[in-house]
Amino acid sequence: MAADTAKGTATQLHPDVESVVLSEEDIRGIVTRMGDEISRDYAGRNPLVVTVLRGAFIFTADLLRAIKVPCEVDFMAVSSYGNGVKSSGVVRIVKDLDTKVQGRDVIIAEDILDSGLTLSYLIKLLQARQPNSIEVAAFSVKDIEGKQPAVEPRYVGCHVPDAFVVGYGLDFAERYRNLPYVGILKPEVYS
Ligand SMILES: O=P(O)(O)OC[C@H]1O[C@H](OP(=O)(O)OP(=O)(O)O)[C@H](O)[C@@H]1O
Ligand SMILES: Nc1nc2[nH]cnc2c(=O)[nH]1
Repeated sequence: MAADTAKGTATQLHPDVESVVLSEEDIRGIVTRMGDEISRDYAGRNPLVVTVLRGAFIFTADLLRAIKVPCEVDFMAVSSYGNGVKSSGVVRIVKDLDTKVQGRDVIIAEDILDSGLTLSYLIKLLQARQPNSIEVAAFSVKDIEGKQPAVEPRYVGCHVPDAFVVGYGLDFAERYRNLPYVGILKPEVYS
């Protein structure tokens, strides 16, 4: 089965993937729109895009190319999920930023907002460094029935179902980040 049959760009589906949630074409449209929104809002402000490694590295690479105003990028690595599919409840800084945040217009680029634990933690941490502003650009937000996310991103790429998704930077046990689409794994992969 192909993950993206539009415009003849068929990608062979990984054998561990049960279904595709976002095709490559969906992703291109989402990121282009987010880049346009950010370019409009940040004209003349040179925002610092803070990438949350590792998951957001692919999204950030695409988003930066979709932002048409001057901007900078820096990287932070935090970990909340270890190697599993459930938040451990503990967010660990694995790598801090090299860039000074004070007085900057910060945009945190995240691949997925699920419990919001990672972002809430990061926003508090960066707020303490006295930026001029902090906004969040979340490529995807998980729709969880009866649950409001702890953080409201200024820029939302799309909503994904309440299932563990992989691809486009998102992993399961460090695998599948390289899938060019977002999908759901077959249940047997977890056993
Ligand atoms: O909203 P939350 O419930 O906090 O979940 C979102 C975070 O979980 C994943 O990171 P993970 O800790 O798995 O690390 P990774 O980015 O290195 O894959 C994902 O990349 C987000 O950063
Ligand atoms: N890979 C992956 N990481 C997550 N972190 C929080 N939710 C998810 C998810 O659905 N997939």
